[in-house]
Amino acid sequence: MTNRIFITGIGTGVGKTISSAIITESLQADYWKPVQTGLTEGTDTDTIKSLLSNPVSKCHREAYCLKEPASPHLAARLEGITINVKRITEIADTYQPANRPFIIEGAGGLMVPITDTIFTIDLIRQLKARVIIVAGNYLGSINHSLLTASVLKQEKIPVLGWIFSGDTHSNEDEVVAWSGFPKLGRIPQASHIDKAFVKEQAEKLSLQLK
Ligand SMILES: Nc1ncnc2c1ncn2[C@@H]1O[C@H](COP(=O)(O)OP(=O)(O)OP(=O)(O)O)[C@@H](O)[C@H]1O
Ligand SMILES: C[C@H](N)[C@H](N)CCCCCC(=O)O
Ligand SMILES: [Mg+2]
Repeated sequence: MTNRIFITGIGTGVGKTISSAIITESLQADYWKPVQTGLTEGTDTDTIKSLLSNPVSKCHREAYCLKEPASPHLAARLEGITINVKRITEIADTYQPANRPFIIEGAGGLMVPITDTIFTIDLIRQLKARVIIVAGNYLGSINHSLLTASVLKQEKIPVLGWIFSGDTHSNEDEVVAWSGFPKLGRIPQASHIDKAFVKEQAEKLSLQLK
């Protein structure tokens, strides 16, 4: 699917959902979080719904909503189930908008297990999606960024580029140079995140997809 974009991150809590809201708004895309883990603080889908203002985007229902805020494979095990990855790819095909982008957000980073043998990167391949990598800015993020980039290259997954999330990354240019993936944009650290912030950032984001 050329217009199917998987939003991964260099880890969890790096800004994938906020970046997904901005990308979804920018492209008037549909959004989907196939596997949500952790429900007590609300879901990523709820966050996205609260931040979009365009009349076109649809937020689709998760395939799995698991209680434990943990890796999907573990959260599923704690509920006595195994995630069916084939079911996720079949549902994706039913949700795929005909001629608009489809934004799919992962849980955590690339090597997060969906089952005991299938990792997030395998799901990306089965979804035939291209990838946007969201990089947070913290001590250690260079290593996490380049590890993520090298796995994507090794596995020949098509990558659209980086979204740098948070304060200016002193190592942004180096991560772009070392990885060979383009910078698509940077989401500044905001004191408050609302529809207006997302709309403003969506207008700024120069996604190659447009
Ligand atoms: N640009 C930003 N400015 C301020 N706060 C931000 C920004 N981006 C993300 N945050 C905050 O950081 C936290 C983690 O962000 P987010 O939920 O997008 O991470 P995530 O990568 O989607 O996490 P998960 O792996 O759980 O899906 C949230 O509280 C979010 O509101
Ligand atoms: C609970 C939160 N919503 C995250 N999406 C879950 C991320 C799992 C990360 C697993 C890991 O890398 O150790
Ligand atoms: Mg998220």
